[in-house]
Amino acid sequence: MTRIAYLGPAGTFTEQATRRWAVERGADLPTGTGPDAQPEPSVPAAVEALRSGRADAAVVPFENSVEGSVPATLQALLQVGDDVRIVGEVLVEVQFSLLVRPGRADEPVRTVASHPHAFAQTRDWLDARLPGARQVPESSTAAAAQAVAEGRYDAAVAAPGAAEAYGLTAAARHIADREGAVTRFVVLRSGAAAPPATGSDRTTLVALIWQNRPGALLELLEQFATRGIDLSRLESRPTGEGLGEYCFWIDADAHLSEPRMREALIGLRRTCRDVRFFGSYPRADGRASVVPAHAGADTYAEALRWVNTLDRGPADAAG
Ligand SMILES: O=C(O)C(=O)Cc1ccccc1
Repeated sequence: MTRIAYLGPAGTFTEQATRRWAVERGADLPTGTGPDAQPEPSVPAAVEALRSGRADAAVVPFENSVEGSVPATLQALLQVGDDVRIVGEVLVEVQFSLLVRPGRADEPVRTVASHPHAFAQTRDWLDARLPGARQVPESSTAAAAQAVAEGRYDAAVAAPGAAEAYGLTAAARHIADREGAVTRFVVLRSGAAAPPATGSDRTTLVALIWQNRPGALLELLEQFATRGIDLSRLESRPTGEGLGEYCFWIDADAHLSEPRMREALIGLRRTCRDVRFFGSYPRADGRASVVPAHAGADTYAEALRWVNTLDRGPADAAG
């Protein structure tokens, strides 16, 4: 049985992602009776469950199409050892309801709890409809729903399904400021080799450039540009070492097994202060990677064959 740790408790969007992953990629998991989803109280706790061997995989929220990356996840990934890798991703379209205890749909709401990403995606609705309510951040939307059921807050912004899990009722549905927001979740494993290339792959990296070196960021980007690799995400985040110290999170649309990606990694390793490789894995949207003619594996192989002939004299090369 595959034990999958996820940001819980039951009823989070991460649980939806976990179940989707298990159903869609069931064949990739070791044989057994099915995934055993283990709710964890936080992202670091889910990563720790994986690291300590209590779980075989962990699913955590990574970024959202409206609010951007999930800082707790980036932080947890930076702190964990090199053996933890991203092996897959799942996209979930998130929808929010305002959940209250049964019979209280028309009562005034003084406190509303949720995950910070959920507040960010319902800000306009909350400002318009609950202007006086105090917003309390919780570790997840389902933790907020659970706290409402326990009487600690008046309302929670959570997934519609959390109502059932905690015996709550929806005072309002579809309260997101933008319909169709998508959250990307990543699946982590420990000590796993990268899944094979599919032609629709992503590689996630963190690069630390040398500070005060003019052109260092351009040099980083050139490693990808000259090798025909499209970047789908580039984000600078503080390293925590001091003001002005940043690292760059990169999603590159290529797989570690491709020569263009290997060469880009070699280039980064040569020119950056540090590089962390977080994994190559299939894209959830299945969009085919763009490979310009000059960057294909055949072109690299032909160029390598050619350069190897140059050591020999012209007569040798002819013969
Ligand atoms: O709190 C949850 O339910 C999560 O899974 C994290 C989250 C919060 C808001 C939007 C997407 C994911």
